[in-house]
Amino acid sequence: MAVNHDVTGGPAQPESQNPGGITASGVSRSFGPVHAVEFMDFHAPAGKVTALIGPNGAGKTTLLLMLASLLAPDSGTISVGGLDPQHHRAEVRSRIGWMPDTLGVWDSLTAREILTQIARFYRLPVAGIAPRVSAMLDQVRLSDLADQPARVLSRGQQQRLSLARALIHDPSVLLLDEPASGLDPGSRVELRIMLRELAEAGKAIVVSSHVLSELDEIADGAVFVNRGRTVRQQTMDEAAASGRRYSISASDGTVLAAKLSELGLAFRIEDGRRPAVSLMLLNDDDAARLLRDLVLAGVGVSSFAPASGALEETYMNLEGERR
Ligand SMILES: Nc1ncnc2c1ncn2[C@@H]1O[C@H](COP(=O)(O)OP(=O)(O)OP(=O)(O)O)[C@@H](O)[C@H]1O
Repeated sequence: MAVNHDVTGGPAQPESQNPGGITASGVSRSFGPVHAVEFMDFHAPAGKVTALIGPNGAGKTTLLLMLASLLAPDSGTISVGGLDPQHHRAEVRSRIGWMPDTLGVWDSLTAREILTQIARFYRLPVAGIAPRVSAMLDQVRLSDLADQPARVLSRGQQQRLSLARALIHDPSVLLLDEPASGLDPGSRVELRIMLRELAEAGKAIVVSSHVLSELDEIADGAVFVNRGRTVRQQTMDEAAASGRRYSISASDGTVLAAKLSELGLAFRIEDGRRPAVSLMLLNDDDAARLLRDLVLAGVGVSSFAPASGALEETYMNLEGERR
């Protein structure tokens, strides 16, 4: 029986008790001499957003392709809601929505025709296809462009079409490779809201992205990978518990540094557009206390703010450990 490595907290659950999620155990895949993925473990539970994080070439896309049953692993096991994609390919594909990092549309077809074609591939009931396609176009705000050839869509609009394509058959698992790339800030916020709603509706959502601040806002847990291996799995609560880096600047940097030293706090001086120091603080209460102490001591604090999100902090620490 496959055992989950639950990144959202709580004890690992046998797959049979958490049937909607997706799990990879000890998965490997090479391309000739390149070991793209080596003994990777991964779990994304139902009802949660799981971030897949790692530097360029870490093996994220290769893992996602295997999870989506588009690439066979050389070894290891994958389970989508208890089913092995290699043995139950059609059923697993019907449960998975896949949004690749580039759309790859049929340029001459319209957005409506593309979604209709995909709905047919998934064998949705014929009578329900037209209303489903219209609803999806509406959800991703493409109704106005629905009957234009896909080649006229901008990169951000193509991303939204790609998301609609991934969702057309109402999958229980959604795999998204860099979904926010090319989206303007407003569309990014909409995407975040949509992904949270989909998770709350019970879907297992996996998001691979380099924009960690964005993942901070939507993820419940994160799996960090590097050089084809899983290097850490943690919940957002665990990530937050390890503290956060704050950046502080003051009208007189020397006075600020002297006060921090007097308080016994370790800090580092940051190179930037304006002089600042940064230091690790455990939680918001510690931050509020320090700000009050600095102001009461007469330090002219001009800015005091988190310098990085929880995931970025973990990522940078992992980078540091590697060096
Ligand atoms: N089809 C392929 N043939 C040969 N090598 C490949 C192939 N696909 C991936 N690789 C190699 O496998 C490694 C992992 O690639 P992968 O695309 O999975 O990384 P990634 O984490 O998604 O990177 P990025 O963040 O840059 O998108 C890289 O060294 C890549 O060059």
